Amino acid sequence: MGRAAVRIGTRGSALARWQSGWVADRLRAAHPGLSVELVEIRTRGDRDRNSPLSQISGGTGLFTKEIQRALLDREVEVAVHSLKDLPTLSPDGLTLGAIPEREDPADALVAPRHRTLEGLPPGATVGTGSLRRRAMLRHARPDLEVVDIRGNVETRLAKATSGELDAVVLAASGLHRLGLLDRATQRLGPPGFLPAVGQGALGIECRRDDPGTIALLAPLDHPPTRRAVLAERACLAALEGGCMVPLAAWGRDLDEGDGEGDRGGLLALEVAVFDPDGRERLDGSRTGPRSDPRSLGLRVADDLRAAGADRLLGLARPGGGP
Ligand SMILES: NCc1[nH]cc(CCC(=O)O)c1CC(=O)O
Repeated sequence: MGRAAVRIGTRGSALARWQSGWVADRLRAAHPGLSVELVEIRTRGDRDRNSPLSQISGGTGLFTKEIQRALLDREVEVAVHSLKDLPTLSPDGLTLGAIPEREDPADALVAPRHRTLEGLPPGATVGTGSLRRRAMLRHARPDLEVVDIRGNVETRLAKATSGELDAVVLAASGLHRLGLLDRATQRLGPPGFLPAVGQGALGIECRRDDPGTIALLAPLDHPPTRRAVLAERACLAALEGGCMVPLAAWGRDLDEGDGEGDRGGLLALEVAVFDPDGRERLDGSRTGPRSDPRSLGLRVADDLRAAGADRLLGLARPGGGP
């Protein structure tokens, strides 16, 4: 151990800086005297601001690859990602040293005039760049016009506050971290809306061969969150989903949060897949022992496969085939 300083690689967006700053503060609190520095790294997703996210080739890992490279090249010791943006397959040599406690994983509607999804007039315009959000919106309201938008949280928020669009959908966690949750006019949560895999959670990576940093990160880990998101990620990986398919998932530790104590150590996982336009929705849901999140994810993936998930997800892939 005995590491006296760590450098944290971060993207430059306000949300990424907030998240990395939060991790830096937590590290300093856990290890008094530790020197923690943020190092900004530009990613491909930050440089190409115009293409629809779903169309930038090699789209997986758009926001994370360069930071992982900096980690492997020893420019930084720690990388902070939104877990939602982190591909399920990690490069050799890296490990998730900590997954801190998750924020509210739900989406939020920002509709300054009409407030709720039910309150939007027929044909209203709703902005999102996410295939999952598009499909869920159209499933709930086939009349809505879903507009593909990109940019950081503030840019997307402005499309609704300026009146250019009737509404936008953003992650509640992102709004909360930026002190903007008061702009949300409706929480879009289960059962109608399920989050993206990993939404609301951070993934903190370090090198596998760096036991000093692994030890520093350990106190930031929140095991119930880790179990929940591992189940979600195992299901996504089994369906070969990547981050750009209309798949939504919500894992949770059933013993967490209500103070009622032991329910036999159960983990619950609910997953929904859609066709790109949200006409069809398939649901899979199971509970399993919290000791084995991966198997829970794989079993829900098997259920969804048996129900025809591959056909739906294939429709969303470039070229429309599986
Ligand atoms: N792809 C952008 C992104 N990645 C993570 C978050 C939100 C924060 C989180 O999921 O923890 C966002 C913004 C959004 O979806 O509105």
